[in-house]
Amino acid sequence: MDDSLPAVDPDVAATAADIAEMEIRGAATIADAAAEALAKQAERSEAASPKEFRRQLRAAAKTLYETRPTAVSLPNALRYVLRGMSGETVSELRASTIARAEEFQVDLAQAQSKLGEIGSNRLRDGDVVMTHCHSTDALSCLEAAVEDGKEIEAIVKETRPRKQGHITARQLRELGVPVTLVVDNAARRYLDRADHVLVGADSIAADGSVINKVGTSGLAVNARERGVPVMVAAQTIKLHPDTMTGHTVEIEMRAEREVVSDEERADIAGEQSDDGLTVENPAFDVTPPRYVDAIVTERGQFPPESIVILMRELFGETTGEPWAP
Ligand SMILES: O=P(O)(O)OC[C@H]1O[C@H](OP(=O)(O)O)[C@H](O)[C@@H]1O
Repeated sequence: MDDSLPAVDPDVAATAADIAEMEIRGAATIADAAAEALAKQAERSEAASPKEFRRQLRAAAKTLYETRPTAVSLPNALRYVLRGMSGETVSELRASTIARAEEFQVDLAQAQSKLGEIGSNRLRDGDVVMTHCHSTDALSCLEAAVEDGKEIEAIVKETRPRKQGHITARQLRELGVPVTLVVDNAARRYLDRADHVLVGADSIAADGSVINKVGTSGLAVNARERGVPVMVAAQTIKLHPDTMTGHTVEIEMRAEREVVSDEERADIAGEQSDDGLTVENPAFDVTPPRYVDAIVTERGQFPPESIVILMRELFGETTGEPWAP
């Protein structure tokens, strides 16, 4: 990767900023926006040569890649689109990149609805489902169950610090699902009423570990203790190919202001200097495979320990940065 990459299209820069600020969020939505941004870069390119065009697309991919580190759907999307960039002229390169990005977006939407149908088969009429954070893959399972005529109830965890459970609660109410919204600390008590825990994923590692919004692992351990099955809804774009070769998944640390305001921080510090006060805000955690009952993908449902077989089939030995040849 050379250091002197060209400037990116303003829309690509805006998409990258929105992903970093979580205006665009959720692993699948991020992947969709990244593919769209690459298509835009291709469409607007005024490159004088194929070499220059490729450099512009690499720059756009790098800008998008550097926004958030944990959801592998982002590099997987970039890699997929860049690998479809082919041709001898700028106009051929442009057309192939745009077509590939569109194909990616169509496949992504289809995969989510297929996954939803498969996941909904695990849900029975009258079931109560506990959710954590907001996942479009998890919602797809609930939507399919409702469309099948099943009466589903939801216990929705608030999901501090950003309260993304509120988005889930709103969307479930739009589907007509009765919702009980609880603070995260109440989850164990309400597991007694739940038939399933249903969460999404930002990345799935080769050993079947699930990397998802912080709080997932504690919920899964409690669910196991209470005998409530844990179902993870994750399209195959969430499979992290680098983990097949021993790489670990970076956990994003976000700003402390998401946890405490400046005022609250000053209040805690009181008369003391605040040198000794540390606020940490990891966005994700890792749930070991033994606490997960099923990973539901558009290719079927898998016990977590066998997900590596699907990962190898879909990604081969792919590793490294998305723009690597
Ligand atoms: O792809 P879908 O299922 O929509 O979301 C998957 C996961 O992405 C989200 O991360 P964030 O809100 O971007 O930090 C949540 O952790 C959610 O479970």
